[in-house]
Amino acid sequence: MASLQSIKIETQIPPEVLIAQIMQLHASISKLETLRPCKQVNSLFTHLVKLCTLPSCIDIEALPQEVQDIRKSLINLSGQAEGLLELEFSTFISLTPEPMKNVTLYPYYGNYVKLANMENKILKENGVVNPKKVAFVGSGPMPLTSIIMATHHMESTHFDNFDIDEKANEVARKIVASDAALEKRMKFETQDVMELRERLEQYDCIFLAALVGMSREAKVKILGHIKKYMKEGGTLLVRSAKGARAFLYPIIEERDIVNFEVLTIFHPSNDVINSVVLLRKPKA
Ligand SMILES: C[S@@+](CC[C@H](N)C(=O)[O-])C[C@H]1O[C@@H](n2cnc3c(N)ncnc32)[C@H](O)[C@@H]1O
Repeated sequence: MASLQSIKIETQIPPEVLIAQIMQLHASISKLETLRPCKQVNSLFTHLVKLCTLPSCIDIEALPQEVQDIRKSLINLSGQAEGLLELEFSTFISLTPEPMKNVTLYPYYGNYVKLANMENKILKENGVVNPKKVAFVGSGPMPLTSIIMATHHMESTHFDNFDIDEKANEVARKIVASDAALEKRMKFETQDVMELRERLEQYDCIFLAALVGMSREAKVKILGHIKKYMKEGGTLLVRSAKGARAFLYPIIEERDIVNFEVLTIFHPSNDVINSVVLLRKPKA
Protein backbone atom coordinates (compact mmCIF):
# COMPACT_ATOMS: atom_id res chain seq x y z
CA MET A 1 0.00 0.00 0.00
CA ALA A 2 1.42 3.42 -0.93
CA SER A 3 2.56 5.33 2.16
CA LEU A 4 0.68 8.53 2.89
CA GLN A 5 3.81 10.53 1.99
CA SER A 6 3.83 9.12 -1.54
CA ILE A 7 0.21 10.07 -2.26
CA LYS A 8 0.37 13.54 -3.84
CA ILE A 9 -3.12 14.98 -3.55
CA GLU A 10 -3.57 17.85 -5.98
CA THR A 11 -5.70 20.09 -3.74
CA GLN A 12 -6.72 23.39 -5.31
CA ILE A 13 -6.56 26.44 -3.07
CA PRO A 14 -9.89 28.36 -3.27
CA PRO A 15 -9.34 31.39 -5.58
CA GLU A 16 -10.62 33.89 -3.02
CA VAL A 17 -8.14 32.59 -0.40
CA LEU A 18 -5.26 32.68 -2.89
CA ILE A 19 -6.11 36.20 -4.09
CA ALA A 20 -6.40 37.49 -0.50
CA GLN A 21 -2.91 36.14 0.27
CA ILE A 22 -1.47 37.59 -2.96
CA MET A 23 -3.00 40.97 -2.13
CA GLN A 24 -1.44 40.85 1.36
CA LEU A 25 1.96 40.12 -0.19
CA HIS A 26 1.47 42.95 -2.66
CA ALA A 27 0.83 45.33 0.26
CA SER A 28 4.12 44.25 1.91
CA ILE A 29 6.12 44.35 -1.34
CA SER A 30 4.77 47.80 -2.21
CA LYS A 31 6.10 49.14 1.09
CA LEU A 32 9.66 47.94 0.43
CA GLU A 33 12.18 50.76 0.13
CA THR A 34 14.20 48.84 -2.41
CA LEU A 35 13.63 45.78 -4.61
CA ARG A 36 17.32 44.93 -4.65
CA PRO A 37 18.00 41.35 -3.48
CA CYS A 38 18.16 41.03 0.30
CA LYS A 39 16.68 38.67 2.89
CA GLN A 40 13.34 40.50 3.15
CA VAL A 41 12.88 40.99 -0.63
CA ASN A 42 13.90 37.38 -1.38
CA SER A 43 11.52 35.98 1.24
CA LEU A 44 8.51 38.01 0.01
CA PHE A 45 9.08 37.08 -3.65
CA THR A 46 9.79 33.42 -2.83
CA HIS A 47 6.44 33.34 -0.99
CA LEU A 48 4.70 35.09 -3.93
CA VAL A 49 6.14 32.63 -6.48
CA LYS A 50 5.10 29.67 -4.27
CA LEU A 51 1.54 31.03 -4.06
CA CYS A 52 1.33 31.73 -7.81
CA THR A 53 2.47 28.24 -8.73
CA LEU A 54 -0.09 26.47 -6.50
CA PRO A 55 -2.78 24.57 -8.43
CA SER A 56 -5.66 27.04 -8.76
CA CYS A 57 -8.54 27.81 -11.09
CA ILE A 58 -8.17 31.58 -11.19
CA ASP A 59 -9.76 33.22 -14.23
CA ILE A 60 -7.66 36.36 -14.65
CA GLU A 61 -10.15 38.05 -16.95
CA ALA A 62 -12.95 37.66 -14.41
CA LEU A 63 -11.01 39.43 -11.64
CA PRO A 64 -12.48 42.68 -10.27
CA GLN A 65 -10.71 45.92 -11.31
CA GLU A 66 -9.08 46.34 -7.88
CA VAL A 67 -7.37 42.93 -8.23
CA GLN A 68 -6.49 43.63 -11.89
CA ASP A 69 -4.72 46.81 -10.72
CA ILE A 70 -2.79 44.85 -8.10
CA ARG A 71 -1.85 42.26 -10.74
CA LYS A 72 -0.47 45.02 -13.01
CA SER A 73 1.52 46.46 -10.09
CA LEU A 74 2.86 43.02 -9.09
CA ILE A 75 4.04 42.28 -12.66
CA ASN A 76 6.01 45.54 -12.63
CA LEU A 77 7.41 45.02 -9.12
CA SER A 78 8.40 41.40 -9.87
CA GLY A 79 9.94 42.46 -13.19
CA GLN A 80 12.04 45.12 -11.46
CA ALA A 81 13.11 42.68 -8.73
CA GLU A 82 14.01 40.03 -11.35
CA GLY A 83 16.09 42.54 -13.27
CA LEU A 84 17.89 43.73 -10.12
CA LEU A 85 18.60 40.16 -9.01
CA GLU A 86 20.02 39.35 -12.45
CA LEU A 87 22.14 42.53 -12.50
CA GLU A 88 23.47 42.06 -8.98
CA PHE A 89 24.35 38.40 -9.53
CA SER A 90 25.84 38.88 -13.00
CA THR A 91 27.93 41.84 -11.84
CA PHE A 92 29.23 39.73 -8.95
CA ILE A 93 30.22 36.70 -11.07
CA SER A 94 31.65 38.92 -13.83
CA LEU A 95 34.36 39.89 -11.30
CA THR A 96 35.36 36.24 -10.73
CA PRO A 97 38.19 34.72 -12.82
CA GLU A 98 35.87 32.44 -14.83
CA PRO A 99 32.31 33.83 -14.70
CA MET A 100 30.86 31.18 -17.00
CA LYS A 101 31.81 28.53 -14.44
CA ASN A 102 29.59 30.30 -11.87
CA VAL A 103 26.33 30.79 -13.80
CA THR A 104 24.99 27.58 -12.23
CA LEU A 105 25.02 29.35 -8.85
CA TYR A 106 22.22 31.69 -9.95
CA PRO A 107 19.27 31.20 -7.51
CA TYR A 108 16.80 30.23 -10.28
CA TYR A 109 19.30 28.37 -12.50
CA GLY A 110 17.39 25.09 -12.06
CA ASN A 111 14.14 26.71 -13.21
CA TYR A 112 15.85 28.03 -16.34
CA VAL A 113 17.21 24.56 -17.10
CA LYS A 114 13.68 23.12 -16.85
CA LEU A 115 12.26 26.00 -18.93
CA ALA A 116 14.92 25.54 -21.64
CA ASN A 117 14.32 21.76 -21.69
CA MET A 118 10.60 22.41 -22.10
CA GLU A 119 11.10 25.01 -24.83
CA ASN A 120 13.65 22.91 -26.71
CA LYS A 121 11.31 19.87 -26.62
CA ILE A 122 8.46 21.99 -28.03
CA LEU A 123 10.75 23.42 -30.74
CA LYS A 124 11.99 19.93 -31.73
CA GLU A 125 8.43 18.56 -31.84
CA ASN A 126 7.66 21.34 -34.32
CA GLY A 127 10.63 20.74 -36.56
CA VAL A 128 13.01 23.38 -35.17
CA VAL A 129 16.18 21.33 -34.65
CA ASN A 130 19.60 22.98 -34.36
CA PRO A 131 18.52 26.23 -36.04
CA LYS A 132 21.39 28.19 -37.66
CA LYS A 133 20.54 31.58 -36.18
CA VAL A 134 18.41 32.41 -33.14
CA ALA A 135 17.50 35.83 -31.73
CA PHE A 136 16.70 36.19 -28.03
CA VAL A 137 14.82 39.42 -27.34
CA GLY A 138 15.10 40.59 -23.73
CA SER A 139 18.17 38.54 -22.78
CA GLY A 140 18.94 40.57 -19.65
CA PRO A 141 22.07 40.76 -17.46
CA MET A 142 21.89 36.98 -16.90
CA PRO A 143 21.13 35.52 -20.38
CA LEU A 144 20.54 32.05 -18.99
CA THR A 145 18.09 30.90 -21.64
CA SER A 146 20.56 31.60 -24.45
CA ILE A 147 23.48 30.13 -22.47
CA ILE A 148 21.58 26.94 -21.56
CA MET A 149 20.15 26.55 -25.07
CA ALA A 150 23.61 27.08 -26.63
CA THR A 151 25.43 24.70 -24.30
CA HIS A 152 22.84 21.96 -23.78
CA HIS A 153 20.54 21.91 -26.79
CA MET A 154 21.72 23.92 -29.81
CA GLU A 155 25.49 23.37 -29.81
CA SER A 156 26.10 24.85 -33.26
CA THR A 157 23.49 27.63 -33.28
CA HIS A 158 24.47 31.32 -33.38
CA PHE A 159 22.62 33.47 -30.81
CA ASP A 160 22.04 37.21 -31.22
CA ASN A 161 20.78 38.61 -27.91
CA PHE A 162 18.97 41.94 -27.90
CA ASP A 163 18.27 43.98 -24.79
CA ILE A 164 17.16 47.59 -24.44
CA ASP A 165 19.51 48.00 -21.47
CA GLU A 166 23.20 48.57 -22.37
CA LYS A 167 24.23 47.78 -18.77
CA ALA A 168 22.63 44.35 -19.09
CA ASN A 169 24.51 43.68 -22.35
CA GLU A 170 27.82 44.91 -20.98
CA VAL A 171 27.82 42.47 -18.07
CA ALA A 172 26.35 39.63 -20.16
CA ARG A 173 29.20 40.06 -22.69
CA LYS A 174 31.77 39.92 -19.86
CA ILE A 175 30.30 36.63 -18.58
CA VAL A 176 30.15 34.93 -22.00
CA ALA A 177 33.64 36.24 -22.93
CA SER A 178 35.11 33.83 -20.37
CA ASP A 179 34.16 30.95 -22.69
CA ALA A 180 35.95 31.67 -25.98
CA ALA A 181 34.12 28.98 -27.96
CA LEU A 182 30.71 30.17 -26.78
CA GLU A 183 31.56 33.83 -27.33
CA LYS A 184 32.18 33.12 -31.03
CA ARG A 185 28.47 32.32 -31.46
CA MET A 186 26.82 34.52 -28.84
CA LYS A 187 26.55 38.29 -29.34
CA PHE A 188 24.77 41.02 -27.40
CA GLU A 189 23.30 44.18 -28.88
CA THR A 190 21.52 47.13 -27.29
CA GLN A 191 18.25 47.56 -29.11
CA ASP A 192 14.59 48.12 -28.34
CA VAL A 193 12.77 45.29 -30.09
CA MET A 194 10.58 47.90 -31.81
CA GLU A 195 13.71 49.29 -33.51
CA LEU A 196 14.61 45.89 -34.99
CA ARG A 197 13.30 45.59 -38.54
CA GLU A 198 14.85 43.90 -41.61
CA ARG A 199 17.43 42.19 -39.38
CA LEU A 200 14.72 40.00 -37.92
CA GLU A 201 14.45 38.20 -41.26
CA GLN A 202 17.74 36.34 -40.72
CA TYR A 203 16.56 34.25 -37.77
CA ASP A 204 15.11 30.74 -37.97
CA CYS A 205 13.73 31.20 -34.45
CA ILE A 206 13.08 34.27 -32.29
CA PHE A 207 12.51 34.07 -28.51
CA LEU A 208 10.52 36.83 -26.82
CA ALA A 209 11.29 37.04 -23.07
CA ALA A 210 8.33 37.21 -20.68
CA LEU A 211 9.19 40.73 -19.51
CA VAL A 212 9.36 42.29 -22.99
CA GLY A 213 5.99 43.99 -23.24
CA MET A 214 4.68 44.44 -19.69
CA SER A 215 1.02 44.36 -20.62
CA ARG A 216 -1.15 42.37 -23.00
CA GLU A 217 -1.52 45.43 -25.26
CA ALA A 218 2.24 46.00 -25.35
CA LYS A 219 2.87 42.32 -26.12
CA VAL A 220 0.32 42.33 -28.96
CA LYS A 221 2.02 45.40 -30.47
CA ILE A 222 5.45 43.74 -30.25
CA LEU A 223 4.11 40.50 -31.78
CA GLY A 224 2.69 42.47 -34.71
CA HIS A 225 6.01 44.25 -35.18
CA ILE A 226 8.09 41.04 -35.12
CA LYS A 227 5.66 39.30 -37.45
CA LYS A 228 6.00 42.10 -39.98
CA TYR A 229 9.78 41.64 -40.27
CA MET A 230 10.54 38.01 -39.37
CA LYS A 231 11.09 35.54 -42.20
CA GLU A 232 8.21 33.51 -43.64
CA GLY A 233 8.28 30.03 -42.17
CA GLY A 234 10.30 31.33 -39.19
CA THR A 235 9.21 30.53 -35.65
CA LEU A 236 8.53 32.87 -32.75
CA LEU A 237 8.56 31.50 -29.19
CA VAL A 238 6.57 33.77 -26.88
CA ARG A 239 6.60 33.35 -23.10
CA SER A 240 3.25 33.86 -21.44
CA ALA A 241 1.53 32.75 -18.23
CA LYS A 242 -1.71 31.11 -17.06
CA GLY A 243 -3.82 31.16 -13.90
CA ALA A 244 -2.18 32.65 -10.80
CA ARG A 245 1.19 32.70 -12.61
CA ALA A 246 -0.32 35.69 -14.43
CA PHE A 247 0.25 37.74 -11.28
CA LEU A 248 3.96 37.52 -12.15
CA TYR A 249 3.97 37.86 -15.95
CA PRO A 250 1.81 39.28 -18.78
CA ILE A 251 -0.44 36.92 -20.69
CA ILE A 252 -0.84 36.39 -24.41
CA GLU A 253 -4.28 34.97 -25.24
CA GLU A 254 -4.83 32.89 -28.38
CA ARG A 255 -7.24 35.56 -29.69
CA ASP A 256 -4.38 38.11 -29.50
CA ILE A 257 -2.44 36.07 -32.04
CA VAL A 258 -3.21 37.39 -35.53
CA ASN A 259 -1.93 35.94 -38.84
CA PHE A 260 0.38 33.45 -37.19
CA GLU A 261 0.14 29.67 -37.34
CA VAL A 262 -0.23 28.60 -33.68
CA LEU A 263 1.97 25.51 -33.35
CA THR A 264 1.74 24.92 -29.60
CA ILE A 265 0.48 26.55 -26.42
CA PHE A 266 1.91 24.79 -23.39
CA HIS A 267 1.14 25.53 -19.74
CA PRO A 268 3.54 23.89 -17.24
CA SER A 269 2.19 22.40 -14.01
CA ASN A 270 5.56 22.03 -12.24
CA ASP A 271 7.60 24.89 -10.76
CA VAL A 272 8.32 26.40 -14.18
CA ILE A 273 6.33 29.63 -14.26
CA ASN A 274 6.15 30.65 -17.93
CA SER A 275 3.77 29.16 -20.46
CA VAL A 276 5.21 28.69 -23.95
CA VAL A 277 3.41 29.84 -27.10
CA LEU A 278 5.12 28.68 -30.31
CA LEU A 279 4.08 30.48 -33.50
CA ARG A 280 5.11 30.27 -37.15
CA LYS A 281 4.88 33.05 -39.73
CA PRO A 282 3.00 31.46 -42.63
CA LYS A 283 4.60 31.44 -46.08
CA ALA A 284 2.74 33.83 -48.41
C1 LIG B 1 15.19 40.33 -16.76
S1 LIG B 1 15.44 39.72 -18.35
C2 LIG B 1 14.74 38.13 -18.32
C3 LIG B 1 15.28 37.21 -19.41
C4 LIG B 1 16.11 36.07 -18.78
N1 LIG B 1 17.45 36.54 -18.45
C5 LIG B 1 16.21 34.83 -19.70
O1 LIG B 1 17.35 34.37 -19.95
O2 LIG B 1 15.13 34.29 -20.08
C6 LIG B 1 14.21 40.68 -19.29
C7 LIG B 1 14.92 41.78 -20.10
O3 LIG B 1 14.04 42.33 -21.10
C8 LIG B 1 14.56 43.62 -21.43
N2 LIG B 1 13.57 44.38 -22.20
C9 LIG B 1 12.41 44.92 -21.74
N3 LIG B 1 11.76 45.56 -22.74
C10 LIG B 1 12.54 45.43 -23.87
C11 LIG B 1 12.41 45.89 -25.22
N4 LIG B 1 11.36 46.62 -25.63
N5 LIG B 1 13.38 45.56 -26.11
C12 LIG B 1 14.45 44.83 -25.71
N6 LIG B 1 14.64 44.38 -24.44
C13 LIG B 1 13.69 44.68 -23.52
C14 LIG B 1 14.89 44.23 -20.06
O4 LIG B 1 15.87 45.25 -20.18
C15 LIG B 1 15.40 43.00 -19.29
O5 LIG B 1 16.81 42.98 -19.21
